[in-house]
Amino acid sequence: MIGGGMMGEALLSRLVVEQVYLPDDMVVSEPQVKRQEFLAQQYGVQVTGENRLAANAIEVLFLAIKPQVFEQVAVSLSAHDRHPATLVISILAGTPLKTLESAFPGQPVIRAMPNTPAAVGAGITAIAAGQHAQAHHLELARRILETVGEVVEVPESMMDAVTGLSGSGPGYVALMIEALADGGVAAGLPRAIAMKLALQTVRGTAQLLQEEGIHPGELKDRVTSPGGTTIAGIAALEKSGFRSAVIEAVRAAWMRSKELGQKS
Ligand SMILES: NC(=O)C1=CN([C@@H]2O[C@H](COP(=O)(O)OP(=O)(O)OC[C@H]3O[C@@H](n4cnc5c(N)ncnc54)[C@H](OP(=O)(O)O)[C@@H]3O)[C@@H](O)[C@H]2O)C=CC1
Ligand SMILES: O=C(O)[C@@H]1CCC=N1
Repeated sequence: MIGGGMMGEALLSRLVVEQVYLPDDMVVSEPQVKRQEFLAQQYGVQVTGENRLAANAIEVLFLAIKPQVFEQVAVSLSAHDRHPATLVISILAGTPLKTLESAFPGQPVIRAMPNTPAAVGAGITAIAAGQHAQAHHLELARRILETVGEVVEVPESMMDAVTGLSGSGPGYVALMIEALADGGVAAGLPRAIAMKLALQTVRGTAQLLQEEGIHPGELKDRVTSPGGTTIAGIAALEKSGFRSAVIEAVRAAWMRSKELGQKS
């Protein structure tokens, strides 16, 4: 694994728990010594500050660095460190398969977009296969990424949209939860109770929609008693352009993902 930051650690921790790889069989390359020490101590993985050492003779090269340092990292892996059979899995936002494939010519490459609930095994990851990836590579990528949640396969042309929705989505939902709790506090609730209510309301709503398979509009209709409280709240949300704000958030993140791709 190149890059042992937030997402890298989320995946590592789940790979250890699910025993897909033994900690000893994983090498993480990470520039900060303190971070290396933490990852080694916490998960028992091997650590290095040298990307080329991590990339030598391995089954999977997992890229979890920021898109902005991809070029520098690709250069740091000289051609003789790259094995043609090594599967490259990248979670870099906006970094297209063609950029990845030109850095790893002839190698099987999979572009993936996970999200932060990965850290607790409740994420969702979209994957798109490069031209040299075969069925067994996709199967291996699924086995790895299913440790952090669900996996869906999409055409690469959809990856920027996926990034705008589920990749960045936890940020929007976190904002919504914080705002719900703030609303509760404004209405006189203690902060801790407001947060507990906000969290379980979002979790329970998602679970209900998923388990019953109903349309969100139907659930909204169920909650809104005639002349009641919910319709008053919804009217206020509509007046403030809530739906439009959420749609625009996904669109802005989608555009940013495309922009990152044009720069690479
Ligand atoms: N955060 C998220 O929700 C999601 C992120 N992603 C993608 O995952 C990737 C990582 O994101 P995230 O984990 O949030 O970012 P982090 O900054 O937490 O992790 C990146 C890690 O890479 C390290 N790093 C920097 N330069 C190098 C280098 N030259 N060689 C090896 N390691 C290096 C960083 O070290 P240092 O801090 O010292 O620079 C850092 O520890 C990004 O490409 C992002 O687009 C995808 C889906 C969701
Ligand atoms: O904000 C970002 O760029 C990354 C990609 C998706 C979520 N976080």
